[in-house]
Amino acid sequence: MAAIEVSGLTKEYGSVIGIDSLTFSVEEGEVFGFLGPNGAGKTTTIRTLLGFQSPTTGTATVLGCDTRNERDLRSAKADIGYLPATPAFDESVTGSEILDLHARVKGAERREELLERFDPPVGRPVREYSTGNVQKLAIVQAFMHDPTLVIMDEPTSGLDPLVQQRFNDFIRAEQRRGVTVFFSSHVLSEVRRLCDRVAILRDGQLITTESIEALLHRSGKVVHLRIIGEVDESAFEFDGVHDLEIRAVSTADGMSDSDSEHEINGHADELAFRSVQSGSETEVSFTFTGNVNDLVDAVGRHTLREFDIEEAPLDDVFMRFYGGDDV
Ligand SMILES: Nc1ncnc2c1ncn2[C@@H]1O[C@H](COP(=O)(O)OP(=O)(O)OP(=O)(O)O)[C@@H](O)[C@H]1O
Repeated sequence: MAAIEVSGLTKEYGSVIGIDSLTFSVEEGEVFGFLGPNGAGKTTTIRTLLGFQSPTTGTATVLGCDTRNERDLRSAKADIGYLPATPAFDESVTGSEILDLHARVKGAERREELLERFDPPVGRPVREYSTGNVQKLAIVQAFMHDPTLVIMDEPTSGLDPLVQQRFNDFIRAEQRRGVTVFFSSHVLSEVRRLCDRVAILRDGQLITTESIEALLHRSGKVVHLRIIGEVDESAFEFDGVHDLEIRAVSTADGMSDSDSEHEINGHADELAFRSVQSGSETEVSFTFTGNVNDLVDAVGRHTLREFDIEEAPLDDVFMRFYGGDDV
């Protein structure tokens, strides 16, 4: 049985289509990313999966229960954890009181362990919490009854990088324990670090569902090189290179070309001296989706000052592979 099964799921808000005929499934034990830009329909999907709103058409099951069947869904929720996009706790009570209430409804087997790990200031009223502390409290709440399925809407928003790292380690450990995790994000790098598979959503429609390896292969890497000497454009015209940009830089000590022009006008002698010192360099940048050995070969034929390789930003991924406009 799939942990989540969605078929033709559509939600309309009057004339606005929140999600349009989504079909996908999440297998037990999978960490599944739901990736899309603002307004893509991530929250609409999650709220429909949890029965907070009914679909206009289509069906969804979570842990085998039809989300339209209130009673079944209520019993399934004993095994489901939920982390909303903006946790709305009663601000007048303390974190401890919020967790006590949740414990009475769902249980709290893992409360102490999670408090140790994420450490929200539970003795204080929530109104005094920072955004990150609210998020930490919400994480403890989502996991403390030891759910088998956890659904999270942009779980790391508001967390600082260290806590994000702690959260990522935690999710990996949960996966090893067999927990199924479904989470939305608009950050490709976050999804990449955690997920087995990813669904990409845009304007309410599912663009693709694929393994993270396939997605990364399709989305490519952004490569920046600073090469000593001049570069022949043809050296970087091979399969998998897109948006190639080559720019000569004839400066030293971080001076830009426009700085150089200024120097030419003002201090010609000094510039000549600097040019002799520095020689010419070339900046090359492109997005790469090809065979990594071809890239290594091409780069290896040059003498490098700098070499950076990073993930393509999500909006580039949409532009290049899914025919989107900007996000
Ligand atoms: N209650 C509502 N009434 C009317 N339109 C809505 C409602 N909720 C969502 N929408 C619309 O449905 C579409 C999807 O919104 P949704 O909040 O699900 O996107 P999202 O991917 O979660 O975006 P974000 O990353 O900004 O949270 C948007 O066009 C949004 O304006």
